[in-house]
Amino acid sequence: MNPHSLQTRNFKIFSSSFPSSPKRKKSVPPQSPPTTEATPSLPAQSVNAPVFVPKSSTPILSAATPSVQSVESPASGSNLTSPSRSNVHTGWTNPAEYDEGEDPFDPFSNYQYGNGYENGVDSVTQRLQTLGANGYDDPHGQHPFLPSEYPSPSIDYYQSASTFIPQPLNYHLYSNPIPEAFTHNYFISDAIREELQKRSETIHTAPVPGLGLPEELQGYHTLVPLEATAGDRRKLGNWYSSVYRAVNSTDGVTYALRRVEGYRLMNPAAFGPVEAWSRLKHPNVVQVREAFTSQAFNDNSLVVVYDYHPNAETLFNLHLKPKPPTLQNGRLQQSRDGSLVPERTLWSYIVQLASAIQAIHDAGLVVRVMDSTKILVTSKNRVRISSCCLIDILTYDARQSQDISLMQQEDLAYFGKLVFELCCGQVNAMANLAKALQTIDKNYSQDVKNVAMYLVKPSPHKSIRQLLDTMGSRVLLEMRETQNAVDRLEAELMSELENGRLVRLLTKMGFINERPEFGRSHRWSETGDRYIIKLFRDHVFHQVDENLDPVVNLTHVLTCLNKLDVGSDERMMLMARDEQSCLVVSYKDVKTCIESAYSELAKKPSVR
Ligand SMILES: Nc1ncnc2c1ncn2[C@@H]1O[C@H](COP(=O)(O)OP(=O)(O)OP(=O)(O)O)[C@@H](O)[C@H]1O
Repeated sequence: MNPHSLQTRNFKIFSSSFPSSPKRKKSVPPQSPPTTEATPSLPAQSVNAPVFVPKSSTPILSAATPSVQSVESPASGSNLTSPSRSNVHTGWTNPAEYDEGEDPFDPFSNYQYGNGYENGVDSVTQRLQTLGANGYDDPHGQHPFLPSEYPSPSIDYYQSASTFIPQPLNYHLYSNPIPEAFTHNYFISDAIREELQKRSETIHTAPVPGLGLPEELQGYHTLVPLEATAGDRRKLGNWYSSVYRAVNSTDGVTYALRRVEGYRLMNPAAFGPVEAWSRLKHPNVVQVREAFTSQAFNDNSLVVVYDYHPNAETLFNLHLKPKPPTLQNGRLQQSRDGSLVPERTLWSYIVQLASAIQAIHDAGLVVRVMDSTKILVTSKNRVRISSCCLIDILTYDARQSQDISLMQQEDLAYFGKLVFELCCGQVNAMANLAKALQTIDKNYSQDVKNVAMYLVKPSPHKSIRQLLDTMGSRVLLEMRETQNAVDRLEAELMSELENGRLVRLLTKMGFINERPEFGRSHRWSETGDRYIIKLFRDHVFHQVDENLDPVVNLTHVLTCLNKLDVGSDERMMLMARDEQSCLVVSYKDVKTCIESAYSELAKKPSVR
């Protein structure tokens, strides 16, 4: 070290007479190759060095990540249909079931949805009375557009893809171990980070090879099915439909594409509602983006594009899918205990869905898919109505003769049916209305019962606005919760914001430190002011304790970096590696050194 070059910058220099005893607490940075001599730069041949492939990453991973067992496989993010669903809707008969003998391209040949409405209010009242008694037109309460039974796929397509085995990810690796006291102050909470990581992982999961999906579909690529494509499949009305996620080539964003097979566009005006739906923006409606027809699947398909919400679950999967029977008193029994939706959560769903329906009705539109399998749940109780617009396109011709207000009434009836189902924890709860009411009486407040009854009771004058008016206090509560959630997220964001600053700082230091190729320049040598940056790096990261063990203290690192970032006047003592001298400098001095070194470096044409 050349003290003179440092003196010119007004730093205090102490010729040290400290004994270099290992007992001393102050930093004794580990040895590193001397850099006073100009070290030759990276040899050219090392550029072509073979890529390092660890022999076996498994033992290392498992050693470092003992909790990895509990982490769900990323493949689960694709929302596969569970085979157990096949039991759920058996017995549902779909009035609009597609018949083998009929023209497959005549979607309305068997379509029943509008029946009973042509004669006006009387027929509606009659229909709603039927609905009040047993759910829907058919004895099992089947939604006219929803499939009659759930598939029991013979093979789980992810299991069958032996080539696709994602590595388990330790979501906490980067900050492991975090000192207890700092976990919550300096880092986004583990729960949120894990959730966001999982979403990101799902978005980036590679598609399973060999599914025969188109490489490109009207500007979308990398199609990945979100449900099983093999085995029995349920129908949506008269059609088979499937959902994929795919990346848009123009904006690089991932979207959900719902494809309806065997659809032939008879009238281009059928796409009219798409514009109205894409204008509707509501936090509880899955945003409709566009719709088109395509022959890329080797048939005539209708494709409607929606926003994609990674790892979304359906309300059905979360609350209504029957759990496997458990052994009770020596007998296998279907247990419903514990699966009931808590009242607070139920109100949150009701308020969110009511708000969505109100926005839809106010825009002159109709939901038409108010069903537990078409309502997505993300994060904590956030619900969104999905598949909007689809039925409007599919039933365009039939819709011309239907009264929109009657269809909006029907939305409310389906909403009521959904509330009953959630309260009772089973689909078709309204098939036995008396029993369903008993269950509500037992488990929920009178207010819940009133709302459910209001929705299913036939009345041509009821409206979603009226319902929201009667639930004022619940809406306020939901609003309060939402604002609390926003505050919590903002606080989390603040902590990451600070970390972003520190990452930028660390990046700059990483660019500057250890540049032997510039060793001959006096500004970059051991004698230049870059030396201070190097000593500061040692001070922050390379301290050792009295036993010469590395001090791994995140608190110390964060404190130093924060002081550096603000350019604090506080002074610190930096020790040379040979312990023969030390410098007293302020954080501000170090910051100035870093800024000037970085700007000089950034000017070099080879550094970008
Ligand atoms: N916009 C979306 N974003 C993310 N995931 C979605 C989106 N739309 C649908 N999904 C997922 O795709 C999967 C299949 O959707 P679909 O509507 O077919 O549900 P389903 O429960 O399989 O009903 P069905 O059996 O009637 O097809 C569901 O698990 C759902 O979570």
